[in-house]
Amino acid sequence: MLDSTMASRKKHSEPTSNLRVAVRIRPMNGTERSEKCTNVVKVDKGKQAIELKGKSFGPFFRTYDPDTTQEEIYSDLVSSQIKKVIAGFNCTVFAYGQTGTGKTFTMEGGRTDAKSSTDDPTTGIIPRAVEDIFEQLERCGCEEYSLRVSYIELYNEELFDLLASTDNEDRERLRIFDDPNKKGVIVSGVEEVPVRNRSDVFKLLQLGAEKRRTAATLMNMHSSRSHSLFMVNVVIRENTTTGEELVKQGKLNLVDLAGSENIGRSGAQGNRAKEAGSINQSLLTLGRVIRLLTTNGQHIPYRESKLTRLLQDSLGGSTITSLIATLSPSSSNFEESQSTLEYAMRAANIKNKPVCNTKLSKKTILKEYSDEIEKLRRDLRAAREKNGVIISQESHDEFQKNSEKVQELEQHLDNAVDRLRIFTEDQMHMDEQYRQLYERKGELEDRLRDRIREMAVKEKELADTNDVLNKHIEVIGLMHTSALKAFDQLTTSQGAADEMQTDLRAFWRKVDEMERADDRNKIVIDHFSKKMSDFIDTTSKLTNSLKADGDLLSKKLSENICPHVKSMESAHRDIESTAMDMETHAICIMKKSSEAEKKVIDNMTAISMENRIRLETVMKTCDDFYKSYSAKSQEFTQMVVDKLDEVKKQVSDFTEDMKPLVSTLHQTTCDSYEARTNESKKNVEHVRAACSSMADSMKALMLQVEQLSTKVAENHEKQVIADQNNQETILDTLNTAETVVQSLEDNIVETCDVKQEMDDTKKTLKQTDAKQENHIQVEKERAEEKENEVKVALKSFSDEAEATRGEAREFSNTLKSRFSATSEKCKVTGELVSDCTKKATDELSSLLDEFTKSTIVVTKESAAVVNSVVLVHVDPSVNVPQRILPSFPLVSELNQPVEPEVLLGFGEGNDDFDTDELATKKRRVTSFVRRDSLLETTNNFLSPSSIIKRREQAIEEEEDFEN
Ligand SMILES: Nc1ncnc2c1ncn2[C@@H]1O[C@H](COP(=O)(O)OP(=O)(O)OP(=O)(O)O)[C@@H](O)[C@H]1O
Repeated sequence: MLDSTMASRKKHSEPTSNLRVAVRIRPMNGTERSEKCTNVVKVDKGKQAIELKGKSFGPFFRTYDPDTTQEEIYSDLVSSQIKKVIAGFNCTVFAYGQTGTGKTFTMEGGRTDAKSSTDDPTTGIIPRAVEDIFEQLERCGCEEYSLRVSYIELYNEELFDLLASTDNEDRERLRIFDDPNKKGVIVSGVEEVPVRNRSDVFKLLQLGAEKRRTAATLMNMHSSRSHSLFMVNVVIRENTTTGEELVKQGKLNLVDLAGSENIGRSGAQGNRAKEAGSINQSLLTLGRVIRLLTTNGQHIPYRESKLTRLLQDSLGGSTITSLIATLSPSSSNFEESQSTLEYAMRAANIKNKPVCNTKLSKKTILKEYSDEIEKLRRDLRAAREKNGVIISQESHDEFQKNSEKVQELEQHLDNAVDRLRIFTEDQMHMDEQYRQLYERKGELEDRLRDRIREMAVKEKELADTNDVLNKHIEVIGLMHTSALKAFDQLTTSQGAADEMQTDLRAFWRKVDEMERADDRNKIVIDHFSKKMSDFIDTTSKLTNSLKADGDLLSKKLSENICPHVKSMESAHRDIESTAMDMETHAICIMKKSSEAEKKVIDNMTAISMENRIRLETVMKTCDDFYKSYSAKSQEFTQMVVDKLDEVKKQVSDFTEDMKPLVSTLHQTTCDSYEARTNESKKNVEHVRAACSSMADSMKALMLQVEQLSTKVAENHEKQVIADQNNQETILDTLNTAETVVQSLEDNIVETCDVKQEMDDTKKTLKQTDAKQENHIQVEKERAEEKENEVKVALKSFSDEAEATRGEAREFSNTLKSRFSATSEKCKVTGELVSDCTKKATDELSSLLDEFTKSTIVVTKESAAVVNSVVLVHVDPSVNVPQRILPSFPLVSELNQPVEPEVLLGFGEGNDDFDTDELATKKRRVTSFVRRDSLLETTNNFLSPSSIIKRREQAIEEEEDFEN
């Protein structure tokens, strides 16, 4: 809904004002430059006018040249309107101009993905305005508010919702109604999307921009083919002191019109041409409305196009409206630019009467909504009932009309319900904001209480500091007063000093005069000196006698002092002798200790030498023994090796000898055995054959068998004997072998004997080792003994050293006592000397008295002589003014500087204060003031060297104070 329900309740109006028309010229684009077009538009900033080929248009509210940035336009033209929206006004900003002159660029911005104006300087008015609304709401402390945005486009005289969730093709056409009760129009069914932050809005803006119909034409690559309207509805809730909740509503309409276009030049055909026709038609109606508004036309044809219906309240209504007319600077667009400027001039004459929407209580609004809904329901019921009645044929037209009315009422009702829903949602959102605020308020109150407590403590501290500061100020005031007084005194002193200086100069002149008088007097004095020389003679005589007396006295004194001096000398000698003794003793001790040391070293060296020799002997013996032992063992080993070689050789020879013998023996044995076996076999075969033949002739041949068996037995016996012989031979051979083995065994036994010998040698060696060990052990024991001896010697040496030290200590004690006795003597002598000196002084003083008396006598006499001398006298006071010197304040009378402890902020009764330090500081301050004032006053009368001397003295004094 463009014109809100609030419009009817407008109360606070502003004075009538003209539409704020601004003209913006875009830079030349690439095509224009390539076509070598010239720039025909000039901005006259002074007159806020535009010159087109020399013809001036204007003045306008603002004029912007091609260099003007988006930011400048926004802050100059739109920012102030955001304040008005938040205050409860409805505001409209719309861009009008030829196609491709920068309307979309001005309203939406460059085609980038930037999310905020800080990221991208080409960001247009719409995103900047939304950002600004949020910022200004936060800045003015609005905590309970609701923002809703709608985005619609008017394409070919049809309205579409750019934020609807449906696709481009299926998008539902929106309907516009005149609000039955109030002025303005209602766009039915448009989405009013709640936005809670900036990013929500940017997303919606992007969504809408994507859905908006654009196409490439010869004039613009992304030409908008529809008018677009971005609406931001701001609802703010305020709580009155009585606890009532008031709701205030403001609305911002941001309109980007499609560009007027010359169809021929833009190259639009088909759909594009239809679009261009529709665009131009709506822009013509807009132009007519504008013209009639400025010529006080009776009937304003708002209803002739949807665009003018939508902009009705912005043109000649209660909205604060700004129009930005965009121009191309190029000569090729001269006619279009002229037409735009004329259009803008006319629009600048439209008068609006801005009215602020009334703040209404939540209750009132709810009641209004429910009343409206109730009324609409009633109307709808009545209309439906009418439809339900059976009507005549004649009343058919009326029935048709009624049906349309029912439909319209239904739409109205839906709309009212929708608005109520939106209102309730807004209220809920604000309730939530309120709850968060309430919680935050609680937190803040707690923090505030803490802060108040802290503040109280801080205030107390501040008061204390203030007191201290006041005291300081008081002290500084006192100091200032006393400094002023001191300054006055110093000025007075300075005046007096100046006068004195004048006097001094006169005095010096007088001194010159006196010098001259002196010269004259000199002559007189010469005479006088002659006379005086006589007196001097007298005086010298007197002095001589005095000198003689003095000599006598000094002689006496020296006589008196002499014995004491002698005694002192003897004491001195004593000390010297003691010192000598000490030295001798020390030398003696040194000698003794060095002797003892030497002795010990010698002892140690002797012992170690002896030990070394012994050990060397032992080592040598061992070495010899081991050498002989190794030679013997080598020899023995060699012998064993030789023996073994021999045995090996014998064994191998024997083996070699035995080999053929054994093999022969073996062969023979084997052969005889074989032969025997063969023979036995043969015999057995024979026997078998005989037995078999005998079996046939058993009995007959029994004898023969017996003979044969006897023969066989005999043969067998012979054979056995032969076998036995053979065996005996073998046995002999074996015996021989045995003998050889025996001899071998003997050899081995012999070898074993060698082994035995070796074992014996080992044993001997072991024994020798044991002996050696014993020997070493003995040597060790002896070395230990020697060591003990050395230890004993060392002990005796240390005892001796201890004794020597004791002696030295004793000696030093004796010396100490001798020293103290001598010093006592010296003291006594000193006292005696001082007595003598005193006596001598007394005598001398009496002598001096005498001398003085005689001098007085002589002086008197000389005075008498002097009196006889008449000198020229010059009165120094003549010509020197007899001035009464002003009385300079004494140091004690001088203005005392403020007490340092007061200055430092330490009052009475402050126990922490260090009184010594205070006194020092006080003294220092006082002394500085006094010294400086006195020095300044008296320096005028002193010579530079005296001034320096006095300064040095003062510095010393100061240092003394500090110490
Ligand atoms: N002030 C400017 N500075 C730089 N470029 C600009 C400016 N104004 C317009 N342009 C550029 O000119 C081209 C056309 O601008 P734009 O699309 O905003 O024109 P339009 O008036 O909206 O056109 P249409 O009516 O066809 O939609 C764009 O590429 C845009 O970036």
